[in-house]
Amino acid sequence: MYQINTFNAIAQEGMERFEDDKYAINDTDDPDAVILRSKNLHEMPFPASLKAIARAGAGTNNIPVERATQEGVVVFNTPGANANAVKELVLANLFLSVRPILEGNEWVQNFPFNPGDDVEAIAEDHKKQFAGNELVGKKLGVVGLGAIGALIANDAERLGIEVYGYDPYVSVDTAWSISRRVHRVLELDELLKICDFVTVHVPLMDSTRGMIGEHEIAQMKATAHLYNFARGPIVDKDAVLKAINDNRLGGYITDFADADLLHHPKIRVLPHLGASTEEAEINCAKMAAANLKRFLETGDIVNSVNFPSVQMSFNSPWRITLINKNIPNMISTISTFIANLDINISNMVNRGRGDYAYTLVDLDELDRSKVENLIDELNKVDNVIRVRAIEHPGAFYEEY
Ligand SMILES: NC(=O)c1ccc[n+]([C@@H]2O[C@H](COP(=O)([O-])OP(=O)(O)OC[C@H]3O[C@@H](n4cnc5c(N)ncnc54)[C@H](O)[C@@H]3O)[C@@H](O)[C@H]2O)c1
Ligand SMILES: O=C(O)CC[C@@H](O)C(=O)O
Repeated sequence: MYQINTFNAIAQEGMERFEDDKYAINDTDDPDAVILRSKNLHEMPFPASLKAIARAGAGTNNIPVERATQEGVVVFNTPGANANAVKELVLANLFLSVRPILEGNEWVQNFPFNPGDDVEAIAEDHKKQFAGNELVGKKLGVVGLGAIGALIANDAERLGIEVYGYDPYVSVDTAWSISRRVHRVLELDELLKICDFVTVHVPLMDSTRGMIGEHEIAQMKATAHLYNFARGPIVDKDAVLKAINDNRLGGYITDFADADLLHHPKIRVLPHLGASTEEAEINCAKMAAANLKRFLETGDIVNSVNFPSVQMSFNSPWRITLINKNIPNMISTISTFIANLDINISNMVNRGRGDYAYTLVDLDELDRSKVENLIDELNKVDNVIRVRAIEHPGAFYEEY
């Protein structure tokens, strides 16, 4: 039985992929894996049993990824699974930025009409104060052209907005998906200077913390609006407040609540709603559950942020998985241990990522005690961090 613990509300459509006869949910303090959304794990020690953490979402800054790597815990995320939800929320805010839609509704709802008033005529008389502008022809800068940024760039361009994109590390796949009518800029300042709206879609990392600060805001038009649906600390809030109060920035729209940003007429704050659609929650939960199940049941790694992508068809009675330091001679050390126990290797794959590597070894061996002995031996090898044996779920015993 695999033990899975959850944090936050994970959509049932994902959780139901864990079959009752193979998985126990929230039944132990020593889980094999954890599935979560925004719960902060930085201060949480990992139990020795923990093999994997699946983030039902894109960002993994709530997870101590480096510590997880050192302890041999594979961290997964769900690339692109909530990108459309964030895109739609950003587009909705673009419309709200150019037209006082919410303000118009607020005014009508709260106007002190008297019984018998011609409500329609009074509303018509006052409507000029809620006239707005159109998005067509405005300039939008998209910082970070990943799953979300690329969708926003393409859809904004289709709405008639002039779009400028900045991403020095854009992936080849994403680059292919971006309309050639989206202008690519090579320097962030170039985009900041000309755009009416700037929206940021980069992960929170040391290199992006505060990447939109005093200098960047000083490049922007005094009427421009800055959008942050990525992570609060990517934008320097003190620089934003100062610029807005000095009339050097037109507005700030953020998905990350912060006491210092509340009740300001030029700042809109949302309670982290970017991925809060039924569709995105289901997509993320299904992908996170699929990543975990595949890893626990076959050792394959797909969509990990800290270990390489490794898949191998599972055609032997036993498979062992190893996480080890990425140093010379590890493969020959592992193979020698296996050969010394008179076990034959039927297939093997090894991939490195940075300082760590992941290895799958399929064994032509039916004897459980020999495999268990091998695991004990491999666990003693220097620079091997975690070893696991997975028995093939099929009918190898009968077939052999
Ligand atoms: N508000 C929400 O609810 C919500 C939902 C989903 C994602 N997010 C946040 O948005 C971030 C982006 O999500 P995504 O799915 O598009 O991720 P992604 O990994 O597909 O895209 C991130 C992009 O940022 C680029 N990038 C990295 N550093 C950069 C830099 N210094 N300058 C410019 N570009 C840079 C990368 O090359 C990549 O193309 C996530 O990491 C997460 O923090 C928020
Ligand atoms: O789970 C959520 O609601 C937010 C997820 C979002 O921040 C992400 O990084 O994907």
